[in-house]
Amino acid sequence: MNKIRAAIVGYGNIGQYVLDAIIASPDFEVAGIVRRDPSNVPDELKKYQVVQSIKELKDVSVAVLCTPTRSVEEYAKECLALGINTVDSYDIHGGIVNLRRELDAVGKANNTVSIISAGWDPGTDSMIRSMFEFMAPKGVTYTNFGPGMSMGHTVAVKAIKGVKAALSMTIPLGTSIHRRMVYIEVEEGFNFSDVASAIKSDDYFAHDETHVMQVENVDNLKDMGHGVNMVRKGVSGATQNQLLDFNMKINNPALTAQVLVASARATMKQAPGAYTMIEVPVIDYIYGDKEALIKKLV
Ligand SMILES: NC(=O)C1=CN([C@@H]2O[C@H](COP(=O)(O)OP(=O)(O)OC[C@H]3O[C@@H](n4cnc5c(N)ncnc54)[C@H](OP(=O)(O)O)[C@@H]3O)[C@@H](O)[C@H]2O)C=CC1
Ligand SMILES: N[C@@H](CCCC(=O)C(=O)O)C(=O)O
Repeated sequence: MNKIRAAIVGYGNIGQYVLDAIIASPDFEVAGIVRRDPSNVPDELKKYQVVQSIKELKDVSVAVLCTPTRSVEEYAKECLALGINTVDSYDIHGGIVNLRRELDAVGKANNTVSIISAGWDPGTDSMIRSMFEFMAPKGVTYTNFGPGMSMGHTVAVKAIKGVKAALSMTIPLGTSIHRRMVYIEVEEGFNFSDVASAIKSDDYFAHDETHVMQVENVDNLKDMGHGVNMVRKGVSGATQNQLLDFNMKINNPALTAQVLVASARATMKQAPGAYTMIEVPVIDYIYGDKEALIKKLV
């Protein structure tokens, strides 16, 4: 069997768990790791090629983008233009349609495939919300996160000037409303209240109740557990009060990484262009023989 050669682009939280997920997948092999500083090679990467540019790696089938969401578009366009498929977990919900459009054009021009926003939310939650929608077409779905650490919000805080370390916790208030509890270490020479205002005005936070707290040591607070409860109360046909409920409690980067690798597999089976997870046949994410999977799962 020819293995799918995957490159990991960005070796932060998600990148590290993507390495585990690739190693655990029988149909994948590691093509290499792309880092801003390729001399930063922890022990577990010593047996792989660690490079600064994906151009230095040979025969890459798919790049698993584990960079900050705000850098996804740039990295994805570079890879797609080089003939390399991409997956990412871009999580700015309001930007997804535009990112899909942008990458679709580059993918089609270069015969490559991109699956975007492939984490758990957006990602697998989006697939479940979609199923809820056709199971009970009339009604309301509430998505309630956490409590838990949002990687996307934490990354957005870390990018703000004056922030030395950060943790953004998502607290569910019910009916899809959340409070953001942000813990930061402040760089010397920066004023806490200026930094806190910059965080609150970032688009990741501007629409929610947000509290920023200065702490001595963010690492002492960090727990990468998270979760979601999604409920839909709706109508099937003419029948009301259909109650659909989905729950999970997870290690955030481990689940995100596993979904990225499953999506990387699915890129190998699509026509050129960009897709969100809900547009791809579910079976394409799963390793194994198609008929055996149908026998087992249907
Ligand atoms: N859709 C979903 O369900 C989910 C989405 N996510 C998304 O995953 C993204 C990554 O999260 P996480 O792994 O925790 O983030 P980290 O900050 O831990 O890792 C990001 C890595 O990207 C690389 N990188 C490349 N460009 C930059 C840059 N300009 N600034 C900083 N780092 C850069 C770095 O790796 P190196 O040093 O090797 O270059 C860095 O370690 C989040 O932004 C979030 O949006 C996360 C969880 C769920
Ligand atoms: N995109 C999230 C995963 C979904 C949870 C979430 O959106 C939140 O905690 O606000 C993340 O980056 O961790």
